[in-house]
Amino acid sequence: MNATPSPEKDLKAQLDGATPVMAQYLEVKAANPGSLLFFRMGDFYELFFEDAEQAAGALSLALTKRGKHQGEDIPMAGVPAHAAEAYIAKLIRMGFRVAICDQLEDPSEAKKRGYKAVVKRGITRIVTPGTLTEESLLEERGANRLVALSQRAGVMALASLELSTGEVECLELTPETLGTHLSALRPSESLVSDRILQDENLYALLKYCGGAIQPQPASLSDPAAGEARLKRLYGVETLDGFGAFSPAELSALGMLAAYIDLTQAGKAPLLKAPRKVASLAYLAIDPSTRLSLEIERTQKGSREGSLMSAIDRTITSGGSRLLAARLSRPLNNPVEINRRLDGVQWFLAQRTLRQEVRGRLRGMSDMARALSRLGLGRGGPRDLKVIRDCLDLAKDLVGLLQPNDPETRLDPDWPAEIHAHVEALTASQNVLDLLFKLDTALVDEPPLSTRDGGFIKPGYDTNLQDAISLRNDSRQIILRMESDLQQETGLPLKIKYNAVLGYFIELTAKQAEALSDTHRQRFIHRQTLANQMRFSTPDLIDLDARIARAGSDALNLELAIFEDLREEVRRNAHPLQDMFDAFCALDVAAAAAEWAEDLEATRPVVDDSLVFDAKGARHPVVVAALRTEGKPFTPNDCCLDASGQSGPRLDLVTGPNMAGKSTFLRQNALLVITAQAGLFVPAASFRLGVVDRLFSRVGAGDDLAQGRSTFMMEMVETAAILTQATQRSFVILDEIGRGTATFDGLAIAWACAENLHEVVKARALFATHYHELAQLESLLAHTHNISMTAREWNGELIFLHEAKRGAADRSYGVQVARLAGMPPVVVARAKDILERLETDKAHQLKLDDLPLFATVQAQVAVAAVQKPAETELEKAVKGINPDDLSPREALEVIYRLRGLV
Ligand SMILES: Nc1ncnc2c1ncn2[C@@H]1O[C@H](COP(=O)(O)OP(=O)(O)OP(=O)(O)O)[C@@H](O)[C@H]1O
Repeated sequence: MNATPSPEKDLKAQLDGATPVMAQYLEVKAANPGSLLFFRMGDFYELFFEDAEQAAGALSLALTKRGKHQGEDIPMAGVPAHAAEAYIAKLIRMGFRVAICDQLEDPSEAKKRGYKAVVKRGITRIVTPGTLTEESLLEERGANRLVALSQRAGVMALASLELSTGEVECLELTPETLGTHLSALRPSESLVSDRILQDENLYALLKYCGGAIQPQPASLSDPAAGEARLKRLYGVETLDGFGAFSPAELSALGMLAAYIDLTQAGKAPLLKAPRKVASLAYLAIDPSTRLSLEIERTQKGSREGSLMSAIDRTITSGGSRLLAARLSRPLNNPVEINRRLDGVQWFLAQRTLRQEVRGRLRGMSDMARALSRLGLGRGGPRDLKVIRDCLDLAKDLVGLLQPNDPETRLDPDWPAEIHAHVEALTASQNVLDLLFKLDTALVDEPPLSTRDGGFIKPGYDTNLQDAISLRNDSRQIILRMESDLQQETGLPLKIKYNAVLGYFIELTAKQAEALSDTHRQRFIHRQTLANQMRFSTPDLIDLDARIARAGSDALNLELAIFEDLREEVRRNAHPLQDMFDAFCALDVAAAAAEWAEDLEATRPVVDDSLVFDAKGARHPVVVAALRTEGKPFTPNDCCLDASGQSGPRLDLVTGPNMAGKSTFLRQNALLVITAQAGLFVPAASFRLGVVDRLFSRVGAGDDLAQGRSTFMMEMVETAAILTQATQRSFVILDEIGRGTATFDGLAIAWACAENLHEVVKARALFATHYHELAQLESLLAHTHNISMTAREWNGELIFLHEAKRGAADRSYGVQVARLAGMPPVVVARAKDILERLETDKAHQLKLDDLPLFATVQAQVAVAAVQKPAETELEKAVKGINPDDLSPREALEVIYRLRGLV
């Protein structure tokens, strides 16, 4: 195979005998390992050696050869530069990284340095999954995040950056909570120091929800160097203005900064100040719970059928991204949740205004992404138009939302949330100046790229006006010259243009023969083709030069004006980003109100209690699915109280197969997410004492760590719930213990239910087919039996889907098997066996054998055998990696440990 000479090999040896261009290629390639190198040559991006072979395979390109290197053919594949974006998108989706090496000067410049001089080339960007900015490469309604994970002195930190919108945040966490945060951010790419990747569990987790993993050398995670890089990235002398960051956070943020520097080839993107997030500010949802509740995606990975798709009525792509972010990371502070709810309620009450706002938002483009492209020097005139249109829209919305009467501005009904958004949309004088400039400078419908000009109104600048007039006049002159020459020669010659010859006179071979001697002397021969001959004249050469100058003068002037406008946009980046956030938040509030109206959803009462009291609640996704089939959904109540005062702490849910147990469990968990995301809920009423962690063990889970059986996974997840849940948590457990022998399963289910009730004390729903568990109601103080009802009528099983107080008597499994189309002979046989089992006492579970009355003792025993919780000191010591520490950090660690004793 013609492998690219590896960077490890001596570059000098590789360069031996290489042509100048190939030497340039090899140097760039050696400096950028790990990426496919797109090497610009004229109108194409070419790939060589192994890169060519890989790209040809991945993109179905023709694999050709270009000369020889050290005696062997050089494989080559190429894509036209104008179509490169589509090919790059495909490669990124396949998991490649692409380094773009562009020509940094015009070939004519190189020629001036000598016949053999090579055009200067350099990396202008490395395209990676987490650093995309182009519309065509980004998912419109999905976020695209890059994260960095670091561990310093026993503290772990996760930093995240969204280049296309400028969001940056970081937080400290523990290895146990990493999954919760990582799965909420769903990064496209993760930068992780080599050393952390050696931890198998962390590696498995990152592989599962970290996107493309980019191992980073330990040298890049040094906090002091990270701080210096951050200062450079933000162009500040000190980070104090952003807040105080721990060494672990600086290390993670510093890794992001280094990667941005590398991939953007030194260009500084427009980033918001890094936001320090408190790890406990959000409802914690671990990856398996997230997956089983199908919040942003279904278990199969599609958006359709998820909670997000059922709720999303947003108009703009930014609004949709914000809603997804809120559903992925619901809050747990009642004050903040209620603030969001105020906004929704306000819009719900103002139907006409809401429709008007939504109508206005319909025309809005993605300003954040346009801004980010302009910031990186990648944007075009159309991105400026997006900014202009959004500024116009902001003015419009402020007028619409602001109460007309200045007095009512203090109207208490105008929620703080809406007020803050209107403030952000109200342009400062600088922003108004920018809008004025964009309005006067930019044509109404500018092209995507600056390449051909035509995006600045000629009247904006007198020099531009002059150059354009000359260019346009010259075209007239060409036409005049053509007709003069036609008359003079009596031949229907044409004056044409191409990039190589410029303007030229074209005649057919026959016409050329008919030229008079005088004309033959005046016409300068330029080219002979099969049927045509091309000439020039001194006048035409002169005119050609003038036109070319006027054209390039006009283009250069337009480019200078574009740069000026771009710079002005850059200067106003922060208010523009705030404006964009306000657009998105308004879109979400109005869309949430729209959804609330559609679904007759109500405002949840969110407080600090330990209550969960839902009346007439519905499952938003199942409702939508049934609605398409024209079927109704049966609303249900669920009342729990972890304190045991106003309701049970634990509901044991029994009922036949297909009766709606899982739906009931999930619907209540989704109520928690929806309410804490600051949205109305599909229920007649709902009171919720905020939940700190949500746990769901429903159905077969995905094996994150691989190699574990379904039952093992179930046990691992259940163990995590029992050890991590607190009294403020909300737990749903579905059919724990079903994957093993009946007695083992029942015993495990029994013990788990007891532990949940007696030790964890969280609000919990526990669905089971072990009807024996119903006995627990009489043994545990705060447990109720709930059953999903069904009736047998004329031999038919009818599901009522009603959650009623009391235990179910039977499972109707055989009837359900019949409904599922099981062969009649098997159903009949199953019925027969069931009857025998039910009458055969020997096979029946003897309840007396179970330690029904040993519940309390059992709990004491459980508590005794439970491993004592790890102390803070133990946790801190375990997290220290001595190799990571500088002497100064080691001293800080000693002080910190001393403080924990
Ligand atoms: N409240 C409801 N109103 C109307 N239809 C419902 C309701 N709840 C569930 N269903 C319908 O019943 C079907 C089965 O529900 P679900 O899967 O929750 O039952 P289950 O009791 O968990 O079954 P199994 O024990 O077999 O797992 C759902 O797909 C849905 O179409």
